[in-house]
Amino acid sequence: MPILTAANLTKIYGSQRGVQHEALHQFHLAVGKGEFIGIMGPSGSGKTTLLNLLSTIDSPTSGTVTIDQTTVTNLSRNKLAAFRRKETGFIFQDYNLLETLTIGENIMLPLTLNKWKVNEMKERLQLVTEQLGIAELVDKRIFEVSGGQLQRAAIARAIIHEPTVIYADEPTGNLDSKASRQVMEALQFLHQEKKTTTIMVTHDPFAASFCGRVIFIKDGKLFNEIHKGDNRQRFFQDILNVQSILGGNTDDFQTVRF
Ligand SMILES: Nc1ncnc2c1ncn2[C@@H]1O[C@H](COP(=O)(O)OP(=O)(O)OP(=O)(O)O)[C@@H](O)[C@H]1O
Repeated sequence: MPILTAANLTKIYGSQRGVQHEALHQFHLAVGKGEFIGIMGPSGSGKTTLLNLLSTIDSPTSGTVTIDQTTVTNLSRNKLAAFRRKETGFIFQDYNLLETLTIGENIMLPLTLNKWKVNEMKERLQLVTEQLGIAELVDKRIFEVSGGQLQRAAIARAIIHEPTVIYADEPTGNLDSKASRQVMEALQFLHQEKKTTTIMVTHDPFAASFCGRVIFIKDGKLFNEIHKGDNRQRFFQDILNVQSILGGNTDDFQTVRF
């Protein structure tokens, strides 16, 4: 049974009186528990719109999103906020870490918001930072560490409360190739060892090659989907092939880094 189901998702931006734009058209998606799924497509195809709807950040014009048997599109504002705090984790391109806090305090934020006890927070902090190879950074400020380390801290923050689903929007968008690899290996580790369910939007075929399945969107509709199998390099080539059929901005095609 899927952990997340999107049914008939349509998103129309714009006011009743102004110009309207249909960014997503009757979209269906079922994500299995523990799946690591990538969302790709040309600029403006509706990737972030889809991620925002799947993650409860935004609500659809019509259609439903169900996460672990809760139809989130039916929840009141307060219940939705509580659901989001407990059941979702987010990783953004620009990390979204707070400058006034240490790395450790940033990572513990979801536990603070969920009112955990201090000693339990510290135990969990140690566990996740060790898993992600950033345990020695917890007392540092965010301007003292590298982009790759910041993104691994953001991943730690996303997983520390063991949410049902993690959503990542271009997590390697600001990183060089070495840091991108480390971040994707961290996400892969969580997927393989912790069975974390992750949904990631990316332009980067290298990042996408770490996923188990990649769906491609064009003009707000599903264009294609491909599965990894047991060879990441072949999957990377498959991703490039679909991208070349799909078209889009040349910016969307990045250098091969194998
Ligand atoms: N808040 C909004 N109001 C109006 N139109 C919007 C809004 N957000 C997105 N759009 C439009 O909806 C379409 C899909 O946008 P979306 O950001 O989902 O695409 P994307 O595939 O994530 O693009 P990119 O790869 O460039 O980030 C685009 O045409 C965009 O201009």
